[in-house]
Amino acid sequence: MTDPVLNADQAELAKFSALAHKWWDKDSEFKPLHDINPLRLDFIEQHLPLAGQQVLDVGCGGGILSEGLALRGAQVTGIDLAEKSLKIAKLHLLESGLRVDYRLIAVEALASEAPGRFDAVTCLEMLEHVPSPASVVTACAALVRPGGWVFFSTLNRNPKSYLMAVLGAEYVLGLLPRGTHEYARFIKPSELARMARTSGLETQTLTGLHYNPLARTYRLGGDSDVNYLLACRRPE
Ligand SMILES: C[S@@+](CC[C@H](N)C(=O)[O-])C[C@H]1O[C@@H](n2cnc3c(N)ncnc32)[C@H](O)[C@@H]1O
Repeated sequence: MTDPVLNADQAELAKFSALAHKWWDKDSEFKPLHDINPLRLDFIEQHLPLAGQQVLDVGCGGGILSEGLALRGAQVTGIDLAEKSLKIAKLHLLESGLRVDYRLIAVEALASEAPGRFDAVTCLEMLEHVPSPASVVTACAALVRPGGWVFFSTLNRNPKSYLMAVLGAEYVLGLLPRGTHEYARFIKPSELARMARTSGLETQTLTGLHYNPLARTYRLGGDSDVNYLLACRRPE
């Protein structure tokens, strides 16, 4: 179901649209994203204090990260191609009282419209859902100003990540619905770093994100065998 024109998989977008009403239910399939959000925001702020920064959130879904960025003082634009998720994201602003500019537009199209427009671009848990992650990385690199930051997070591709992220999270622990992730779309850190370099970004920090199923807590740091975040900078 890869879209021949857009760099999008319609089946993936339909999957997120079908769950859209649950984005802000912290006990739903989206619980892991709510739980890791403070850690992700802290990781971003270790590189760039968010207050007053123009930030683009690519694949924003219902706005979990976008609102977190806005709460820390950033001026946020959130983009996604799942219409229902964007509707929920906009509705939630009425509840939170925050300001985020949500738009239904492909990151590649926005890159032609507004190159160099953002101080930072976040693209978290999105690359493993698109046919061409390299195209998204290139667009993110084009959207950030010289000296600005681009943050990615995704899943590594190896037997351990298959066991933990697919079998463990989807089938044993039931943290995510079955079929959430397609193993073949997982991306090794070395592959993502190469895409970033090819797009003119300098890779700065790679860190793992770990789940402790007994304590039901997450922590940043350690190996990047399964979940990881990568901070990159566009040279001045
Ligand atoms: C796992 S969710 C992550 C949401 C958010 N980035 C976060 O980390 O909290 C993946 C998101 O990517 C979006 N997505 C998938 N393919 C996309 C595409 N081609 N362009 C933009 N967004 C896309 C989905 O609609 C969904 O909102």
